[in-house]
Amino acid sequence: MRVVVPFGGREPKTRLAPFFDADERRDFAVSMLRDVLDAVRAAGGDPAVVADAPVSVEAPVAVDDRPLTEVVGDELDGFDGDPVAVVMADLALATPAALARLFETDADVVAAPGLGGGTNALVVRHPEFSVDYHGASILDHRRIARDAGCSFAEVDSMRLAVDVDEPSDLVEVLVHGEGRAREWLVDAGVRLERGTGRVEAVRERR
Ligand SMILES: Nc1nc2c(ncn2[C@@H]2O[C@H](COP(=O)(O)OP(=O)(O)OP(=O)(O)O)[C@@H](O)[C@H]2O)c(=O)[nH]1
Ligand SMILES: C[C@H](OP(=O)(O)O)C(=O)O
Repeated sequence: MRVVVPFGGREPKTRLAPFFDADERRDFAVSMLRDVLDAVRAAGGDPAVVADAPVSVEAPVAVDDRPLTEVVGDELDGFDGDPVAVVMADLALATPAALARLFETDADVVAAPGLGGGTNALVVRHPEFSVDYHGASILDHRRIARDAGCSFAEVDSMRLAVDVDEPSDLVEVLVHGEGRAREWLVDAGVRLERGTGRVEAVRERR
C-alpha cells in the first residue's frame, strides 16, 4: 500500500521549545520520521514522504510547502482505486504490528485517532473522502466520511494514538519507545522524573 508520510521539517515541534532549541527539534523530528518509515516498511507499506523542505531519509521525498490539508488532499485526489494511507511522521511509538492492523482493517476509511482529537493515521479506499487537519480533526473526518457515504472504522491503538507534540508526550517515548527517537532523547539528557504525582520528563542539560 502507498503510504504518504507528511513531514513539516521547516520549524517542527514548536511545542517542544521548553526542552529543545530549533536545531534539536529538527533532529528529533527526523529521528521520529525515520522510525515511522521503518515501521511502515516492516508493516508491508511503501512510504513516500511529502515535506515542506528537503529532508534526507531512505524514502522518496516530494517537497511541497503548501499547508498540510492541501498537500494530503492532493495525494488523495490522485485516488485510482488503490488504497492510500496517511501516517504522521511524529508517531514515535508506531510498530509494524499496529500499522499492519490499521492497513488490514476493512472499511472505506480507517482512522487511528490521536490523543487530543487529531487524526494520526488514515487508510482511504474511497474517491469521495477528503481531509481537513487540525482542530479535533477526527470529528471532521468522521463527518466527512459520513457525508461522502463512506464506511468508517477506527483503530483503537495506544501506539498509534500518541503523536509527540507536548513535553508530556516525551514520557510515553521514554516508557514505550523502541527506536531512534527514544535513543535521541536519552542522548539529549531527557529522563523520567518520578515524583508524587504523574511521572514527568525532565532534561538534565541543554
Ligand atoms: N508536508 C507537511 N507536513 C506537515 C506540515 N505541518 C505539519 N506536518 C506534519 O504533520 C504531522 C502533524 O504535525 P503537527 O504536530 O500538527 O505539527 P508540528 O509542526 O510537527 O508540531 P508543532 O509545531 O508543535 O505544531 C507531522 O507528521 C508533521 O511533520 C506541513 O506544513 N507540511
Ligand atoms: C495534523 C493534526 O495534528 P495535531 O495538531 O493533532 O498534532 C491533526 O491530526 O489534525
